[in-house]
Amino acid sequence: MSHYPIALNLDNKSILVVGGGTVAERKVGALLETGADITVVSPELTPKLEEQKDQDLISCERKNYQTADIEDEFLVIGATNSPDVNKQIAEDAFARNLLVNIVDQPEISNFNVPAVVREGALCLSISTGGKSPALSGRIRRELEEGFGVEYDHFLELMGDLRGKIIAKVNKERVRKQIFKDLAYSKAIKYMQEGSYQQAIEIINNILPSEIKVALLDDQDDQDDQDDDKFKIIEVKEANNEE
Ligand SMILES: C[C@@]1(CC(=O)O)C2=NC(=C\c3[nH]c(c(CCC(=O)O)c3CC(=O)O)Cc3[nH]c(c(CC(=O)O)c3CCC(=O)O)/C=C3\N/C(=C\2)[C@@H](CCC(=O)O)[C@]3(C)CC(=O)O)/[C@H]1CCC(=O)O
Ligand SMILES: NC(=O)c1ccc[n+]([C@@H]2O[C@H](COP(=O)([O-])OP(=O)(O)OC[C@H]3O[C@@H](n4cnc5c(N)ncnc54)[C@H](O)[C@@H]3O)[C@@H](O)[C@H]2O)c1
Repeated sequence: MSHYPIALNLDNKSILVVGGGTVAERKVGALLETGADITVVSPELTPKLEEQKDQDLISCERKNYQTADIEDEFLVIGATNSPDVNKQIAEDAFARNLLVNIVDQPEISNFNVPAVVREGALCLSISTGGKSPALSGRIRRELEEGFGVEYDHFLELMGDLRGKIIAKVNKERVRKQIFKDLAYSKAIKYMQEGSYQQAIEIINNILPSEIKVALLDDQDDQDDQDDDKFKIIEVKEANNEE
């Protein structure tokens, strides 16, 4: 039996983290990026969790866990240092069909948390099926070296191009080839070397003639909060110009 990896959308979902120690702090840190509504139940909190509570980033209840705390949650993390309390949390969660991660007993959890490499929209997750979290961490660090900001830039462009290519290129077989050619091209390699202009040439050679990409210059970008590197130019075909 192996686990089924998924990427959850937790925006506005109610999440309960039981325990306020170093492991709870790490889980909360990752959850804060998801837009989840996080409540921590614990008699004690680390200084960081305390600070996040003061900034209203999380809600906290300073008390020992009780079964009633779990009602109406979408996902629960049992991160106390008491195996018995953690086991009770798992039982309560299973009785309510909730997603539950117990940090000291993977065998009674219905999901584990992987190590994650994130670069913009790119998300790589690493799991060892609970056999060696330290190895997951090591592999994360190794992968991080190879996936820099150019992946973010490339993916932002691909996301912007995708709908335009689907709209312009009717034949599915041709579209599929364009998407593959872009993904397998040397564009990212040139971007890694800082040669964005060369990357553009490669991309433009693959794109249909009506769609072209150019580098965004400072004037284009003045109010732009995100760091898009490219702009897309839709070229009218010669016979449509008049
Ligand atoms: C990936 C990561 C994500 C995260 O938590 O954010 C994560 N643990 C991380 C770090 C880490 N955890 C531990 C060490 C000390 C070295 C070591 O033990 O290896 C280190 C290393 C460090 O601290 O650097 C101790 C530990 N971990 C677990 C137990 C209980 C047990 O094994 O029974 C014990 C106590 C064992 C004991 O009693 O000694 C259990 C789990 N830890 C998992 C995830 C799940 C399986 C993931 C997988 O399949 O690989 C699973 C099953 C449950 C869960 O938590 O979901 C994060 C890496 C973040 C990063 O670097 O990117
Ligand atoms: N999964 C992982 O990645 C991982 C990593 C390291 C350790 N662990 C295991 O996770 C557990 C927690 O580790 P830690 O370093 O965060 O421990 P910790 O001692 O720093 O924190 C434990 C927290 O649980 C709270 N707590 C205790 N009883 C409680 C109760 N009845 N209700 C609510 N909160 C309660 C405490 O107040 C404290 O805030 C340990 O058992 C450890 O073996 C897991």
